[in-house]
Amino acid sequence: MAKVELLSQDERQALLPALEETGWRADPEADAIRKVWKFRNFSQAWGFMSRAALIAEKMNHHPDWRNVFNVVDVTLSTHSCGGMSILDVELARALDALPSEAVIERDHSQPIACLCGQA
Ligand SMILES: C[C@H](O)[C@H](O)[C@H]1CNC2=NC(N)=NC(=O)C2=N1
Repeated sequence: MAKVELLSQDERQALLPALEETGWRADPEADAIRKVWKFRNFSQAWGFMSRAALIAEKMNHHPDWRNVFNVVDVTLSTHSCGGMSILDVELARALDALPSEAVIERDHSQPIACLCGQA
């Protein structure tokens, strides 16, 4: 497979605003995008992760993610090029297309632990 390349500045400007609309944000620590879904319970969160895992495996592109009870915190980047590539955009779009009743957390300034207290 051809080496995947980092997104150029032009590509970022063209592709990232639509993802921001759906709740993705740049990860300040890394050249990556991050989105946090909050579900009603663990079962819904795990259901989402199960469907996401099947998609990721099919795409051979896998999320860096963390689950705490009803919260799924996803970061996407491409290891082989050390940052954000078109594969991350494609996986982000695929995750956005999954049916989900989650609340999307749009303020990522604080690290996510558990949002249990904020029903
Ligand atoms: C060998 C295999 O194709 C690679 O390791 C794939 C698998 N999944 C991956 N997932 C992500 N997020 N980034 C990668 O660079 C990547 N590479």
